[in-house]
Amino acid sequence: MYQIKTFNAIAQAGLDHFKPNYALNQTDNADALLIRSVDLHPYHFPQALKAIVRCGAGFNNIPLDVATANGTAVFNTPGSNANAVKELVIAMLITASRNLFSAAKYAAANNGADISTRTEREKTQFNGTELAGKTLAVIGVGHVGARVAHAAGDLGMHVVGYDPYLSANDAWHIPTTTVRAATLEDAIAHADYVSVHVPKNTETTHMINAELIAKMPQGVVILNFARGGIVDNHAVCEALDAGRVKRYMTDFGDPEILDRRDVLVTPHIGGSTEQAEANGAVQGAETIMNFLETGNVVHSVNLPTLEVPFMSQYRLTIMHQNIPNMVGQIATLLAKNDINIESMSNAARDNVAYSIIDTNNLQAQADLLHQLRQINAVYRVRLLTRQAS
Ligand SMILES: NC(=O)c1ccc[n+]([C@@H]2O[C@H](COP(=O)([O-])OP(=O)(O)OC[C@H]3O[C@@H](n4cnc5c(N)ncnc54)[C@H](O)[C@@H]3O)[C@@H](O)[C@H]2O)c1
Ligand SMILES: O=C(O)[C@H](O)COP(=O)(O)O
Repeated sequence: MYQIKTFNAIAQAGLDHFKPNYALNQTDNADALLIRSVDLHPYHFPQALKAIVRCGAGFNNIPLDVATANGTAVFNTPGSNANAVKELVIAMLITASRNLFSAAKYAAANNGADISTRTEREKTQFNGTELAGKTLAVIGVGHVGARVAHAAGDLGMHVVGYDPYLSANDAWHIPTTTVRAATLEDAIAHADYVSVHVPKNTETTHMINAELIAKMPQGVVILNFARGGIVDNHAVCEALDAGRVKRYMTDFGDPEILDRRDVLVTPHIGGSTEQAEANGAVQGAETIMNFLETGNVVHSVNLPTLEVPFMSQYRLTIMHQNIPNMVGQIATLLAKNDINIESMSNAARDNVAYSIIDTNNLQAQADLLHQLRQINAVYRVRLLTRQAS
């Protein structure tokens, strides 16, 4: 029986997706965690913990170095909530351009007897602009950014994209009409709207700062539905006060931006739709079962992708540091134990590597596993037995 522990509201569709040999929330000493935005930095990683799956995109709530040192693979569910975020971003573009928030507040407060006369006299204060013909800079053109680029293009906007790390696969999903900017400065230079869709990390923290805002056109609208801290709130407030920025729309509230007429804050609801939550939870359950049962690694954020058909009777998976002679030491040890390797695959990502070794003869298992674990720089060794299909 595999033990799974969940944090946050995980959609029932995902919980129901687990096979009968998976037990949910019966122990803290779980094989895998299924989570959303819970902050795992203070979390004690039990030795038994082999995998963490973040249902959703952002994984800045997980200390990857601690997970790796514990031999824990971390995954996310790319794209599972991208459509939900796209729809919210488009809603916010329109809300900003048509002054919807202040207009609705006005209408709610305007309850006198002469309501229609006053409305017709005063409504000009809510005159807006149309999005068609305006320029949107999309910073980060991954799962969310590409969808935003498509939808904005469909609304008649000119879209400029900036993403120096775009994967070849993701590049297929960007509309051909999106203009590729070589630098962040080029992307925002003529933008009426700037929308960020990058992960939060040391490079992207405060990537929208006072210096960059000063290079944006007067009256720009900034949207941040990626993470708090990617936009420097103090810089935005100063630019709003100076009239350089017209509005700031964000999913991430902080005291300094609340209660401003020119800022609209939503409570981190970008991925909070019925469909996105179900997508993420089902994809998350699939990811856990695939990794625990086959050792194959797909959509990990701390391990290299490695997928090998599980054809032999046994499989050893070894997570280790990416340093010379690891594969050599492992193969030598297997040979010394008289084990014939049917197939051996290895892949590396930054300073972490992962090996999958398939064999049909595995005698003296306990002793062999002990010896493999004694190799310096090995994080985790697992022995899997192929299950009848
Ligand atoms: N508000 C929400 O509820 C919500 C929901 C989903 C995602 N998000 C956030 O949005 C982010 C993007 O989500 P996604 O699904 O599109 O992820 P993604 O990984 O598919 O796309 C992120 C893109 O950003 C690019 N990138 C990374 N660093 C960059 C940099 N310095 N400059 C420009 N581009 C850079 C990457 O190459 C990638 O293409 C997530 O990391 C998460 O933080 C928020
Ligand atoms: O990164 C994400 O996927 C979003 O921020 C959604 O977070 P949530 O699952 O906590 O709503």
